[in-house]
Order: sequence, then structure tokens, then C-alpha cells
Amino acid sequence: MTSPFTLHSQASDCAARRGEVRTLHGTVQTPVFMPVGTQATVKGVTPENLKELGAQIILGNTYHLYIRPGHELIRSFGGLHKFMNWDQPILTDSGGFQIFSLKDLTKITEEGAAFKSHLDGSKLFLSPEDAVAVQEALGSDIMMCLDTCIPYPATREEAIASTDLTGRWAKRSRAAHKERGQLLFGIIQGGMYPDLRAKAVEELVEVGFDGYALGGLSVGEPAELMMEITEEIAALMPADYPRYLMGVGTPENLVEAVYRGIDMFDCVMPTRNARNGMLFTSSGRLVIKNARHQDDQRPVDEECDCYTCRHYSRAYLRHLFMAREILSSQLNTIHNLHYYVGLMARIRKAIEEDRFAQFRQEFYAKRTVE
Ligand SMILES: CNc1nc2cc3c(=O)[nH]c(N)nc3c(CCN)c2[nH]1
Ligand SMILES: [Zn+2]
Repeated sequence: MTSPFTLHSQASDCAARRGEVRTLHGTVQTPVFMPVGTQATVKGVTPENLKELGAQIILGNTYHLYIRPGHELIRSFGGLHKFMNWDQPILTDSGGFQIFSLKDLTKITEEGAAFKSHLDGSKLFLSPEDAVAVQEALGSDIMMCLDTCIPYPATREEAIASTDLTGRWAKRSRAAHKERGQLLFGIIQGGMYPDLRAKAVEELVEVGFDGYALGGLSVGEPAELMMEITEEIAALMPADYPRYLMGVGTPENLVEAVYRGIDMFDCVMPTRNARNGMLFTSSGRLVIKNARHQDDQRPVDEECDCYTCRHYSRAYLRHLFMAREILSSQLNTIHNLHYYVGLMARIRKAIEEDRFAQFRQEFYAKRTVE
């Protein structure tokens, strides 16, 4: 198994590292934040907007695209890249998280996940092999194994049963994956039990994947516990393969997880919060509907050079939000994604210059909660 990951530099005073992941649609510089594009679109922005703000790789979702419009339709258009006019890397999540968040609509057996469509309640089924086949049809550059995301809290017995099943499914996913350049990542479960997670790492490495993801986190557990597990398990994940922390997180989470050795992140926060009028800035968060922005001529963030900050005032963005204008979501999303992608670019530079621990201190010094 040759790794798609190249390590460029390792911080001298923490686990942070600078690297790159080679994929069929290009090389991704890490640490990297991946905007979420669940239904073949990053909500509210065009691929051109994404390129302009610096996005390297985006996320799609097996479950959603399988249900609508269907992976066979997308295959007939030459795959997801052609269908959505995005010619850079795409990572598709397996649907593990979505199927389990459907809760009572899902039945898990050894064979796979039987579930009811959230659209029309029709009965559907995905085996680990099906999930690989769907992602191959989509043509994603990085595929994720179908897994069972363990809720928080979970008993040790529940965590053992679920983690063992995820391990057996991972083996089947690897066997089903025909080598054609598409990468396949394994997902580490284990709940909040470090020993179960350590065992899961060993088993997945034994099977052999192109990268390893920490799953089952950011599921309602305290942030300290998420960071404890991340710190302990990232250190056990192969250093010469990509490490992906799924569904994380706030800007602070990203800084803390990079500090502990994580390379890849995805989170709906920048896009979802943008639509809800919550904007990220270098000094903290800003709620655009707040009356104090009503006649404020300044951009969202004086230190930001994104399209939104170069052309629009807080007053205008507040007006769009209050008027429920479509442009509100577009401009707020461009800014928030530019902030996240820009933060990762500043993190990569700090690691290259071996001053990440200092960067982390400065990052917090500037955060005054608005
Ligand atoms: C928001 N928090 C969060 N936790 C996750 C865990 C898994 C997880 O354990 N497995 C999978 N397959 N996906 C997850 C996701 C979706 C990531 N796009 C998560 N999101
Ligand atoms: Zn901006």
C-alpha cells in the first residue's frame, strides 16, 4: 500500500504537520478544510466562487446522492465532477452518519443498513459494498467506508458491538474496492473508549487504507473530551497517511486538532451559519441581524480581502438578511468559507515556518467574543 500522503514538515514543538494528499483530480495541501457540498452543491456558491476563495477539495454525500438524483444518473453524466462542474478533488462521505441520524428509520444488520428515505419514506438498503459501488459511480477522489457512527453517550457494550461491525464492514469495503486510483479511507469508531479506538486503529491498519478518519466525534460530547480522544488516537494513527477528523468544527477546534496532528477537516458550520447570519471574523463571531450593524459602513472584517468584504458593508448585509434576500446567503457564505479556507492557509504557513505554537497563541489573543 503506497501512501498518497507526503509529509513536508513536522512542527518541532507539537504534533502539527504540513503535508499533501495526491488524488486523481489533483494534490491537496494539508492541513485542509473541506467545504460541505452534500447534494452536489456547496449551498449558495458557484464552483467559481469556491475557486476564488481558495477551496481545494469539497465534500459530497453518498446517502443524499444515492437517494436523489441517483448515482446511475450522475454516472451517465461522467460522474460528480462533470455533473456539478467542479474539476478539483471531491471526498464523498459514505452516508454512515446520515443513515444513523435517521435513527428510527434505520435497521442495521450484519449485511448493511436498511433505511427509509427522508424524502418519501421508501425502503432502501446500503451494504458496505453498495456504498463503495455508489462512490465509484460518483467518481469521487476519496471514498469513505460505510460505518456505524456511535451516538454519545453509548455504553461500552454498545460501542464494542458497533465498532466491531464497522471493522467487519471496513474489510468488506476494501475487498469491494477495485483499484482505479480512487482512494478509500477507513473510519475509526470506538465511542469515548480509548482502548476500543486503539484496537480499531490496529484492525484498520491491518486491512490497509489510503487514509484514516476519526469518526464518532462532534456528536454532542464535551469539547474537552473530543480533544482528549483526538490527541490520544491521532498519535496512534499512521504518521505517513492522511488523518481526517470528521465533522469538525469551529475555528478553535481546527487550531486545536491541527496542534494534535490532524490533516483534514469538514464541517457545515461556515456554510450553515452563513445562511443564519452568523459570520466568522478574525476577532470572533458577528451576528449580522444585530441592530448595531444597521448603519455600519465597515466590511464584516477589516482584515478580510474576500469578495464580500471588498464590496459590501455590514449595513447592506444586515439589510439583505432582514429582507430574506437570496444574495444574503451567497455573500455570507463566500465570506465564511473564505475565513475558514484562509485560516487553514495561515496555519499551513505557520507550520512551514515552524512557528505554529506561537500562531496558536496569537490566534486566541485576537478572539474577543463579539
Ligand atoms: C458534525 N459532527 C459529525 N460527526 C461525524 C461523525 C461521522 C462518522 O462517524 N462517520 C461518518 N461517515 N461521517 C461522520 C460525520 C459526517 C462528516 N461529514 C460526522 N459529523
Ligand atoms: Zn470577508
